[in-house]
Amino acid sequence: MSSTPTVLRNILERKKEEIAERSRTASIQHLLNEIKVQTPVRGFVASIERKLAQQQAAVIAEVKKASPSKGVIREHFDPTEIAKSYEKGGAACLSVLTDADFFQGSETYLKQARTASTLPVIRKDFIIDDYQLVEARAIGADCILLIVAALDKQQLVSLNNIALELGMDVLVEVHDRAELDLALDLPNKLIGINNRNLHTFETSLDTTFTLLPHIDSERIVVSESGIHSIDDVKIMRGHNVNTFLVGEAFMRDEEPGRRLMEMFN
Ligand SMILES: O=P(O)(O)OC[C@@H](O)[C@@H](O)c1c[nH]c2ccccc12
Repeated sequence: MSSTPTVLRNILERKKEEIAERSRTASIQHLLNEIKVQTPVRGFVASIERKLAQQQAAVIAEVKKASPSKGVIREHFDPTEIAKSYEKGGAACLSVLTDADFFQGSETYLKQARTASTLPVIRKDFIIDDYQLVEARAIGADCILLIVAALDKQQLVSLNNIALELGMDVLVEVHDRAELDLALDLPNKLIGINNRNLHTFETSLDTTFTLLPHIDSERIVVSESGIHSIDDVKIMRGHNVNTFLVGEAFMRDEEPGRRLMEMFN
């Protein structure tokens, strides 16, 4: 990885410090004890597959207060209310940002959202260390995100294995062909194509269309980021992409679940 500063590299530098701070406050042993009393995992991939089997779009609906490129997206931010609205609107799964410094997220939001609904939840964060995986399951996460752009091959394989051993599903996220090739070496079912470049935060739906032909039909492709309109959804479904990760478009609506229903039904 070159060393020119980009948004992603800044986030990862800070993330290392954050993990060091956290592991001084709560030991892995402490987190492992919390896992013992945590409720069982809810099948994240299974919930997506159920929607797809009914010819419906499978929507991973994101609980997102702010982002580095957009600033605060939602002023009135109540994860409990949002999670309930998403479930009512027909979401397959929830995604909760837990990064505090760049996305104003928190572990508490994940716990609140998961308690308020019956849906499986992905911990959306920049995962670079085993510690975060144990922490993810301890707070209730059913799935974790692995961003290929943030990891080398060894880290990717090792974090993936540990997450699976902890019983969680994994969404492997890519943005270009080289990252996709690394992802396809894993046996995972879920491949996320992030339409947003995490170095520059530029977004283009063409990212999905460019990478799609290189992915075998056994996989479930999740188109992530920048999906805002009914037309965006139509174009995606026209390419046989039926699984989506959407944040901002829902978060800007007073009732996020109603917006979900409008866009996807
Ligand atoms: O708000 P949007 O444009 O609908 O995007 C949601 C989600 O895809 C985005 O939050 C995201 C995708 N991958 C990430 C990795 C880290 C942080 C955030 C993300």
